[in-house]
Amino acid sequence: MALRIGVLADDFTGATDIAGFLVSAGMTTVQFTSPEGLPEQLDDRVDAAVISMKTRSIAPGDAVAQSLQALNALRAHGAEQIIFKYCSTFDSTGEGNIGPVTDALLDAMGETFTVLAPALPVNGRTVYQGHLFVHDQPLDESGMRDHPVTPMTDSSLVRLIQAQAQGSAVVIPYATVQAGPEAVQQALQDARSSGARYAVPDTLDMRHLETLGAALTDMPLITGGSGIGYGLARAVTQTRAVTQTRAVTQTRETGQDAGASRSADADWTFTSGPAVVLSGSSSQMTNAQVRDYRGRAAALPLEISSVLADAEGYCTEVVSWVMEQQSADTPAPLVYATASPEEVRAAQREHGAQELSAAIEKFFARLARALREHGTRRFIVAGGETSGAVTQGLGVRGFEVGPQIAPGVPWTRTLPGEHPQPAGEETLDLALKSGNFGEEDFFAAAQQLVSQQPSTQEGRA
Ligand SMILES: Nc1ncnc2c1ncn2[C@@H]1O[C@H](COP(=O)(O)OP(=O)(O)OP(=O)(O)O)[C@@H](O)[C@H]1O
Ligand SMILES: O=C(O)[C@@H](O)C(=O)CO
Repeated sequence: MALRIGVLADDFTGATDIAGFLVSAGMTTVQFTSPEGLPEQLDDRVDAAVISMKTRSIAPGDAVAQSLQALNALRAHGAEQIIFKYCSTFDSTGEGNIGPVTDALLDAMGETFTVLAPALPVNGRTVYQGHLFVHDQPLDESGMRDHPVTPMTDSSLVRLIQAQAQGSAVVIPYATVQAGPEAVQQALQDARSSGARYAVPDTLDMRHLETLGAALTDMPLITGGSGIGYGLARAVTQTRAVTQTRAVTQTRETGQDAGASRSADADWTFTSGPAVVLSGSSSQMTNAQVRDYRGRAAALPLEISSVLADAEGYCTEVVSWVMEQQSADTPAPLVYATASPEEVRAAQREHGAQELSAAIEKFFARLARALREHGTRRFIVAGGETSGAVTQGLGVRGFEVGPQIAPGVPWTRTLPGEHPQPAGEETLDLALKSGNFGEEDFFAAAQQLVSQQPSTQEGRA
């Protein structure tokens, strides 16, 4: 059977974010960490496949090439609709990559029109008059203006996309979205006829996402955040509620087949064993979360100079420190590069922004791999790029998606037997947190959820 929805996500936390929302809307969803990871045959019961990439801030040409590869893999499985998932805060540079990738996908699919729908109201991301807000602030006045890699200095989605893509954009205003799916479809039709290439729908609450989902069930390419994924999935599953219930039940019974995700939490089992928190995000919320967690657990700030001077030797030191702190009775230790905007700017001036980001990400990947080799089985990671580096460092091919810790952040479990372990078939549990997601106590909340449910497998011998 063909996939109903195929998603290509430009970072790893974004991918688990949308996978979690597709699952919560009733879709049986599989997630893979590369196009090659997709097996030739997917189980018939799978509705949606998500491919996580790390294309948000690489060179536009590379992002386009990798995205087209992911598109081909999803289309080879007959995906009826494609979602290009990017950040709910439209993270991109002046050159892209949202514009170039959207244009390349449109061209490859023989299409000339799509929507840009980053809104995720449950997490405070709304769009009004085509401007993106983060809670009560326009995007360019929010913490995103200080992002280390993709600082956002404009809130107008129309201007942002027109600066990095080939066509013009129009806003579908609030009143139209409020009026329902037919009104939206008419407005899309009008926008297309006027020669626009992108439509930016105002979106103030989760009901608007359901309206948009219902209006977009025939659009071959949709771009945006996990919210529009949720809206679309709801529109699809609501029309086949009975069949879907049966499919999800079967997936639970068969468990690991084809990496099918589970859609409910009651029978989710966590992998037991030592845990660690790795934070490479310097977002406002992650800064608050790190502050909160430092009061609860052992915490080690990374010495950037040691990361740059002797990553291998320093990694060995950090591994020893983590292992000394890990015990069944205490919260997982935290290792963090998280810093204030002023500290980040100063470090970037000294070492170069890209070099520094790459070195820190590489360090986290190395650290995660070494910790896994020494028995760590549960990783809580903050930051999309950081999560990409860690997941790739761990050699993970795909995930099952489990209970949500916070909107957009589910616990996930690696597919078994994918990352050779001394003891064979152990899985790893990963919580990949987008920079600005979760409440201040997120790191503790993630572990609290684990302690409330059953665990399997002992990690360290
Ligand atoms: N102290 C620091 N100084 C400079 N750069 C840093 C520092 N700490 C982390 N970084 C880099 O900043 C980038 C943060 O990006 P990341 O995607 O991990 O977090 P985020 O952008 O907050 O999360 P998300 O993309 O999920 O919103 C990474 O490349 C990381 O290596
Ligand atoms: O959409 C979001 O905000 C997140 O899934 C994300 O992509 C952050 O990296």
